[in-house]
Amino acid sequence: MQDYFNLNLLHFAVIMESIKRTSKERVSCREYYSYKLQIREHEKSVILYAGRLLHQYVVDMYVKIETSRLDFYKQNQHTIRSDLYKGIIDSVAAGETQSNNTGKRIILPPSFIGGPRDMRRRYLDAMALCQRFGKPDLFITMTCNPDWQEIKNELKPGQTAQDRPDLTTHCLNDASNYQMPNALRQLFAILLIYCEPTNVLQLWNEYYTDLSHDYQAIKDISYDDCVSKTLLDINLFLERMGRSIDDFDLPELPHVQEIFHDLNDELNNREISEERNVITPAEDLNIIHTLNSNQKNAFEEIINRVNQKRHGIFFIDGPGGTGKTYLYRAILSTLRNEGHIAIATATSGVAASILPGGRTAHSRFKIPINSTETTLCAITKQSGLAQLLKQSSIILWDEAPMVKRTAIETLDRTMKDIMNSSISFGGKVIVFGGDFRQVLPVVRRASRSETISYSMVKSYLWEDIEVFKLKENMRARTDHLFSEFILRIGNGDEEEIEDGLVHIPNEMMIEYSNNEASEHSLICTIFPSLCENFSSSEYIMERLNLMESSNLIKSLSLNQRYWSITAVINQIDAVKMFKSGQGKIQKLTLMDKEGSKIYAIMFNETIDKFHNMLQIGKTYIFSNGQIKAINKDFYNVNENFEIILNSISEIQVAITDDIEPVTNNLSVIEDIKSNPNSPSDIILLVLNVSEVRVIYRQTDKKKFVKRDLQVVDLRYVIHIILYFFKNILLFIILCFLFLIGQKFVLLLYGKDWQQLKVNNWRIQEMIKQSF
Ligand SMILES: Nc1ncnc2c1ncn2[C@@H]1O[C@H](COP(=O)(O)OP(=O)(O)OP(=O)(O)O)[C@@H](O)[C@H]1O
Repeated sequence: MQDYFNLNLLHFAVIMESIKRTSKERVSCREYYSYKLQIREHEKSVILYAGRLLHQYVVDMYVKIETSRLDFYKQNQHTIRSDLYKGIIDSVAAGETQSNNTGKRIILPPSFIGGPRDMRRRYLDAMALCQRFGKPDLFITMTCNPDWQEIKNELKPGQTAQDRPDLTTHCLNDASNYQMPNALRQLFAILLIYCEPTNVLQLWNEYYTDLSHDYQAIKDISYDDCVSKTLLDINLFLERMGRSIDDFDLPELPHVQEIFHDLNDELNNREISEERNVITPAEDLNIIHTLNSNQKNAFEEIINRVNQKRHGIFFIDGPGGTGKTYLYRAILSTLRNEGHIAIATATSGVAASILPGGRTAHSRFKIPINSTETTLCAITKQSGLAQLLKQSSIILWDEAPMVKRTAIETLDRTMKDIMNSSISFGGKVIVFGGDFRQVLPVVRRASRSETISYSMVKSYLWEDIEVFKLKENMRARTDHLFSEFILRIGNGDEEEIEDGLVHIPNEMMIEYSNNEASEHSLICTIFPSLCENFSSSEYIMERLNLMESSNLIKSLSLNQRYWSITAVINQIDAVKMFKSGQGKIQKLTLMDKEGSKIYAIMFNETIDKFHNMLQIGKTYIFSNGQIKAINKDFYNVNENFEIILNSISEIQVAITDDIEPVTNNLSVIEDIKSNPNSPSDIILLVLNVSEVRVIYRQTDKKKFVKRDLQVVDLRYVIHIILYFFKNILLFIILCFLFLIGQKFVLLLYGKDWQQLKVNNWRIQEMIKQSF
């Protein structure tokens, strides 16, 4: 090869006369310099060791190639229909003032890379793509650091990074370091298309671990499934760019859809994987050997029904202590151990927490709080929860008599819908349990007969239910006296000493002598040998139920993490985004049965978790979270704390709903500006009060007295409120009301938000509500 380019250089094949002479027989300028810049294993190129001179050389040769291409189009204007563009010259001649448009115009075809027509074509292509697929998600620019080890490894002896501008593989390393496998798969697809790497398979092998990092973390996934899942994702990205994985030298993707149909269901369904990961306590597996005869009958019938895939609705009926929970544990452990999905629920959170993997029925099945004869659970057929219910073998629902029958019927209708079946509960095996002697459904302001009409025995489902009675009191074996007493109370057999009051047997009571001694005696009875046992979690857990839990807001203490309160939601503020756009916040106002109020604040994921289940006027059990000191300047509650609901928090629908909500729509002025016609209460703090001034209305020259208030609202925004009045007396009253540093509630709605004007009627509201 010659050391310089000239127009008469012939292609090697032409010289060897192996191909026919054509117009393409000569080596083009671009071909010549591409050849010179190529890296060859056994050929030492001076140019490639020239450091910065190499860059100079590349730029010079680029200009040379570009000039020769431009030269070509200059000589061949007649072949590119440049006459079409002559009108442009005329228009320029008519009024063009730009200097760069003077001189002789050479028209460049769109095939001239970098020319205006090429750029315009690319721009239009890009716009068409954006129109079709939306804005691009990813715009990657890379800055290369010559000190990177990956680049140094590729250098030949004596070379520096300047000698090798072609090294770009570092970008994959960058992405893999951030461990974003999905982004990495997308980048991999982009590189395949735009960078055309020479050895795709090698690149795949090198980065496979990073590309499939998330799939490898899935429990029990096989190597083949992991590879296929990764390739499938890459293929998806390639297809979006008009290519396919078959176009590249990558492992084959056999029968992808079939492989992943089942796998996807399991992998992508968080509900199913969570349910499958419930840990069965080892001791529960041995329970079946200790069941008494009643428990055994029920156990065998239920397990058989599941194994035979026949439907059945059961009710385990037994007074307290007859071993209902014991039986559920036996059923759950046996079925889960055999690979079945068993869903454990209970009406109350306490009962649910005793069952392994237990959840409250309302939250598990998304039963609406106001269930009626026609309601359905908030479960869509395509959702993960629907898949879980479809695949489950059995559903357990403890404390069923405590819930309104309409909630159970709602689940029945939903299951029929999900299973596309007219059989009760879609043909699933359902086991209810509980004791009708214990708490019946709470129906607000209902008479005794109305309450009974809501009991599950009055449901259309009851006649299909097979009842198993547990009679032997297993608790009585250890505490005969107590269990007999509880049974008598439940059956209504215990004699009343006064209207609705019974006498607690003396043997079960601690005699009162004086405060100190009796308290000591109570503690010693509940916590015998406390000093030896205080570190035993079992000992403490067994006694926890005996501890008083008031569930009142006033029982909360600063920085307490684990707590529980029963409260009605008085107000749910709108979700507000942070100014940065990153994150959101929502505030609830809660009130307990004593009327104490507290704010509960939720952020981001906590909002997503609870937002849909919360309703104003409903009572919930809120547990766990952060208890923080409140900023009292602005808040309209007497409490000292506010609650931050976080990842450890739980909210359950309370069975009692006897707390009357108090609605008090405290907002900030911004909210009212956006919705001026809906009146709203605002709490404001007076910062400043102006002097009294007399003003005359322009139209009729009527006299008013006026004052300006400088106030600040809950969001620390300062506003000026102007109030004016004809009635001097009321005006004077207001003057006393608005003192600096005083808080007041104002009912506001209106139109003129430049200055908030207060008219007669609003002021009266204000007096009524001020405090
Ligand atoms: N077959 C059994 N063998 C040994 N102990 C048992 C058996 N069945 C139940 N028990 C024990 O009896 C006690 C009461 O049982 P369990 O809590 O299951 O009753 P329950 O009917 O659910 O009561 P409640 O309605 O009050 O919740 C527990 O301590 C349990 O371990």
